[in-house]
Amino acid sequence: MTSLKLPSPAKLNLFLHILGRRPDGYHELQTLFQFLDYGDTITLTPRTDGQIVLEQSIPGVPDDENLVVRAARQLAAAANREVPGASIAVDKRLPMGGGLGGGSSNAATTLLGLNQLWGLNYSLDELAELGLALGADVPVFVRGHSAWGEGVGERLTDAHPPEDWFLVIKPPCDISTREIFSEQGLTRDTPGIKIAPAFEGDASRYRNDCEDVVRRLYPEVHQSLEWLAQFGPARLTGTGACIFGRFPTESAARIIWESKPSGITGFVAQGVNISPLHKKLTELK
Ligand SMILES: C[C@](O)(CO)[C@H](O)COP(=O)(O)OP(=O)(O)OC[C@H]1O[C@@H](n2ccc(N)nc2=O)[C@H](O)[C@@H]1O
Ligand SMILES: Nc1ncnc2c1ncn2[C@@H]1O[C@H](COP(=O)(O)OP(=O)(O)OP(=O)(O)O)[C@@H](O)[C@H]1O
Repeated sequence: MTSLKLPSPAKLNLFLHILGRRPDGYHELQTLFQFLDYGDTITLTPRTDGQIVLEQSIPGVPDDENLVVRAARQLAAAANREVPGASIAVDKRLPMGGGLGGGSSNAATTLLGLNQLWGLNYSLDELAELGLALGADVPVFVRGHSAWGEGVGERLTDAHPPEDWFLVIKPPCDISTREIFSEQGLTRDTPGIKIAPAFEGDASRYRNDCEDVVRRLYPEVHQSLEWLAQFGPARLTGTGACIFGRFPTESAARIIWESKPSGITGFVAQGVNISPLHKKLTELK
């Protein structure tokens, strides 16, 4: 059987409101997820010995903790029959600890790809439920449609924000999601908003509640936000470190990108409402 080469896109949180904290410590959120036409690539090759083999480790992440390995093992355990195993190669472009959901996206791509390669026929609902145990952001990547997220991000309602272009900047720091959600000064009492069927695109109505804490703890993020804000509203995605500005065209985003001070890294990509992973899987059918 041949290999399956699949995209593993980034997501942005176009806004992120924190409504409260649950007894288990997790935070109740309202967020708007949109995918980017930019990300990692994962190649899955079936084996015959039942093993899950990661072809190349990610520096700093033990293979047993790598979300692609954990996703593959979880799916193998859920299948109530022997599976052929797989070799998995991850071509990583997304920064880790960036708020772009790279690890969660890698897990989702692995779940959907192996579901197909191993002929398991699990539904997206079943895979989203399996994925939630791996990370709060996995279900939206499994479902593959831009969405309002509620709860810890697992209650999803399809959304249709404009497919604008984004300039994404990665300030020179890595931020742990756990660290930000543990911060005393984090805003945790934003009133819930009514989920609108269409996103009006009025950025001033929405914000990222992690931003004040992240600006205070990471001056690199503060400085990058100040730079990008000269050209329009600039916002943090997830718990950072990446920030983004929205532009109506690719060329508008690229003009700003070309004027960036030296030392700033990032990329320009289009926001898309159907995940590139799902587009590719549809093409392969
Ligand atoms: C910030 C977001 O990226 C927004 O999309 C996600 O909510 C984070 O999702 P994630 O990276 O998949 O996070 P997880 O791996 O599930 O959680 C990492 C840690 O962040 C904290 N955490 C996470 C999500 C949440 N709603 N409340 C939390 O308090 C928990 O301490 C958890 O142990
Ligand atoms: N395949 C993987 N790719 C990236 N990170 C992984 C992977 N497997 C495990 N991890 C671990 O998960 C952590 C979070 O990675 P991820 O790229 O999802 O961060 P993030 O972009 O901040 O995500 P989020 O927006 O969900 O908070 C990493 O710091 C790393 O230790």
